[in-house]
Amino acid sequence: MTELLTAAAIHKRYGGITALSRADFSARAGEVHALLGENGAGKSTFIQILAGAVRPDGGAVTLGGIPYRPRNPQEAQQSGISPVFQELSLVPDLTVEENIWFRREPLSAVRTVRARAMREATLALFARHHFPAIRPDQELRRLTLAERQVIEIAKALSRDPKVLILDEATSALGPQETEWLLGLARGLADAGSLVIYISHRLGEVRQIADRITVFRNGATVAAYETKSVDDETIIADMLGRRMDRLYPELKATSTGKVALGLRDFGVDHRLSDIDLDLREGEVLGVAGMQGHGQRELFQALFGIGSARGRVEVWGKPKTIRGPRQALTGRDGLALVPEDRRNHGLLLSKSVRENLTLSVIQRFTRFGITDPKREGALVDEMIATLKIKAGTPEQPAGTLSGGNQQKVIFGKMLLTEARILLLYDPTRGIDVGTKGEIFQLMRDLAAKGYAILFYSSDLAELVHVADRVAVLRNGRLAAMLEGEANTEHQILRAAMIETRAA
Ligand SMILES: Nc1ncnc2c1ncn2[C@@H]1O[C@H](COP(=O)(O)OP(=O)(O)OP(=O)(O)O)[C@@H](O)[C@H]1O
Repeated sequence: MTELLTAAAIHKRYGGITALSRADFSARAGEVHALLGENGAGKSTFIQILAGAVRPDGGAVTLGGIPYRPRNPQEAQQSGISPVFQELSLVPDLTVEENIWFRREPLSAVRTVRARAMREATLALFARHHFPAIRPDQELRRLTLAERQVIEIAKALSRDPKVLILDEATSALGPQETEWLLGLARGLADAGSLVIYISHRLGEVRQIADRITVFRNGATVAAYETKSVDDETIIADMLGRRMDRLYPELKATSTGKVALGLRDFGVDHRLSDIDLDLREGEVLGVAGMQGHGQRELFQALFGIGSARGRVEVWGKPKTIRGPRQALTGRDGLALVPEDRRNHGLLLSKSVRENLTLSVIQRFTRFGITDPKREGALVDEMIATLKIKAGTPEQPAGTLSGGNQQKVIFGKMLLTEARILLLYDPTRGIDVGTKGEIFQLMRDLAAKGYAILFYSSDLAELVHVADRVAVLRNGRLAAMLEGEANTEHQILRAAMIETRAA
């Protein structure tokens, strides 16, 4: 097979930061080609160049054997390259179908004719690729993050691309949608397209990719056939070192004392009758299919949305009417939220400001901030989490996706809260840092923190949590512990109605 897309010696700098120093890449039609690398390795920059969103400083790209230099995203799309980016670009006020066909609406002077043509095209697209059920006339703002991700994929597919680029596209999806997307990518490749697949989940890459290219610090360090290489080698190429293990040793450190008690807890019709104890020193996992109440649980505990029932924090009733109240004092709760773009970070503010924004009073006396103390804590956090930023003053919006997620994690650690609500905290984070975050979670538990931990990756729940609460239809379907805490049992409890004998 001949190469469809090649790139040689691509480089790109942003001021003093080198995003790509020497990226080489070569991929064929009819394959799924994974692009792997640590957070900040340059993957997104590379695909933004392919997508016409960023101009390289040097190097050469060819598509179908001829030089390819898109000047803007429209030119890239006309050449058959369609990206699905990590951070979504859809318009919240428009409907699903208006988003998919944005600026490409069917031509007709008659509004009803246009609307009918658009509806038919949307339904045909959904049917052809077996899309999950989403109504074309829904306003986008009413959709969950996972559904919005699915619509972003629909938009890319609506152009019948020769090259489909999926950048962390499964990170916001639940297990069922992930399976669907993997199947879809395979189908497109089998039908002759090239699918470039970026993911921090090696399991998915193994399942789907024919070949793998690895970037490290902006340069290509390896390229191989998936079946000829083992995980350890891939990880060592990504990190530049061997990694002993991903998951920490699971030692129970619970003191039995209840840190967070929920009684008859619920949120409108989406979450009901939740009775749950999160203990000091434990990591309590939460699992569930998309839309079964886990988001509502985390948001309500952080004071977003209206909850009913009783909440007890360290033995005392607590009313949480808003994030400020949730966070306050040593009996506070801190959250790593799902949607980092909208709720986690101020993108134009620096890494330092984001880290310390909600805890600035800790370095402030009589209205004056002590920059030395602030700087020391910020430097320590950047080092602990290995946040890849040029300086602490770099705007958060210019960090790579995974590094933005680390800033959110650091921001939470700097609060004094000892109850941590972690909603998919490793989303978009590379395998090396993931291992460190899991270890950090266990260390925090050993120090007496209480951690509620949702992950869309079931293996993480099995390996990092002491117990796993499984939600189904907004209710607690099972509490799995010890031998019973397996991926199979979690899926079973999340999907299948268990009847009393
Ligand atoms: N607009 C920008 N201004 C300054 N630096 C930038 C900008 N865009 C990207 N960078 C830097 O370029 C480097 C590569 O980032 P990139 O987003 O390509 O990494 P990535 O491999 O996609 O990482 P991740 O896995 O975290 O998504 C990072 O150090 C990032 O901070």
